[in-house]
Amino acid sequence: MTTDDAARTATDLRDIPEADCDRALDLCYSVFHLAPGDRTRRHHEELLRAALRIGAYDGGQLAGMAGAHRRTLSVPGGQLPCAAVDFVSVLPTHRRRGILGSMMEELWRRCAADGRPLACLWASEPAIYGRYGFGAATELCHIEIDASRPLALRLAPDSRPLRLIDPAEAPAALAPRYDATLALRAGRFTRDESWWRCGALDLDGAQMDLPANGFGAVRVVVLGAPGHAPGGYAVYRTRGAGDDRPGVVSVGELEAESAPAAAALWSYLASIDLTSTVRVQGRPADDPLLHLAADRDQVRVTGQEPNLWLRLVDVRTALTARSWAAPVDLVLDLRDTALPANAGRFRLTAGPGGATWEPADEAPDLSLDVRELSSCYLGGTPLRHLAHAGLVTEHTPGAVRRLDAALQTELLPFTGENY
Ligand SMILES: CC(=O)SCCNC(=O)CCNC(=O)[C@H](O)C(C)(C)COP(=O)(O)OP(=O)(O)OC[C@H]1O[C@@H](n2cnc3c(N)ncnc32)[C@H](O)[C@@H]1OP(=O)(O)O
Repeated sequence: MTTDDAARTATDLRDIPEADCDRALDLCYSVFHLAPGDRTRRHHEELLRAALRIGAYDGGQLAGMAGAHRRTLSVPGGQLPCAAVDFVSVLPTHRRRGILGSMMEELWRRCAADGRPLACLWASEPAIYGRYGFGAATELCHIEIDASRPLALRLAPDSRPLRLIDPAEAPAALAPRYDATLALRAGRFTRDESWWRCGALDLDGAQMDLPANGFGAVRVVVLGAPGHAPGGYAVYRTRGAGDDRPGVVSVGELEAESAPAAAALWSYLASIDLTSTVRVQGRPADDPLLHLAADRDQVRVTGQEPNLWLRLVDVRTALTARSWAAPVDLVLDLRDTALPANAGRFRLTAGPGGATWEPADEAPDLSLDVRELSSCYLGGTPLRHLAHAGLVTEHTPGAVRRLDAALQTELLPFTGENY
């Protein structure tokens, strides 16, 4: 055995028991260079206790860890259980010995045991996860509205009243509207009360612990009279103007049942006194606001980036569970070095009635890696873009176009949340 091999086998993978969750968070905070306050720590502790936890132990020392939240992801035409990978940390003294690689192998076993055909993550460094079969599957864009003047829109806003509600009541009030988006956009997570409380609404104030925040408490505005299902809502915080900075409205989430409902909410956010900028960190790249705006200089996309990275862990289950926009019948030669059960030649027969994925002997129409299939799975990454980049090989002319047409969704997938 070489010295390298010895180092690689020095750690032992096992469950992180509840009693080690404190240690695990210390490891995480040390590698991410964080010093969070008590509220954030309590929030992370709650998340970690509920997560699937893989520890890499070097003797008694916790040298590495990975967690995965047990979540459900919307996919075209349905929902699937997904392992949402988080807390990935390896001590600086143990890095580059293959610990992350071995934790990922363990993760695939846990996904199979837990019935999770998908895994996903938000990448701190995008260069790391492609090697494990993750592909960027949803994008988000940052939007900034110049609110120093009334927001000019091309249609009349919904005229129903807007009202601020107590954020503590928001999970029950907003859930039906949010849940309705799951069928419209792939890439979104179902939420229980705890995800609403800690994530979207930050009711315990954990995100307020973050340094240099300066924003006030979370506010929730809904469209529509009390006693009626909201036609839309926005979750936001405000920060007053300082000597050298404008007053800002920072929007966490906005959902609306129609374009006029969205217009009413955006107009409201852009009209809050003593603020002159509306910032949104995460909107779908096909956000109707970009078309509604009468003046695109007033509503600017200030950035666009990959959001959710997805990995098809069980390709057959994933492909046969989603809906398909057009009929397709192709043989795919799929590479998957980490999960050989997925690899090989398969015939994909899919259409509006469903899909099958069966081993095939025929010559392939397309060759690709599971990373590329994972990227395209939710309908957000056109396969033809990956083919143009030389990452998908087309053996039969037209095969890329046919698979692209079948994968397409009406709206782009969107995730937004990042926890
Ligand atoms: C979903 C999330 O939680 S994202 C957060 C990821 N965590 C962090 O960034 C925290 C700080 N960093 C760390 O804790 C560690 O360095 C980790 C987790 C990124 C990597 O752990 P290691 O045990 O060192 O990784 P390991 O030795 O298994 O390397 C796996 C492969 O990834 C590569 N790799 C590791 N880190 C990086 C990086 N930052 N950028 C590019 N490649 C990387 C290695 O070179 C190796 O490549 P190879 O298979 O071609 O040889």
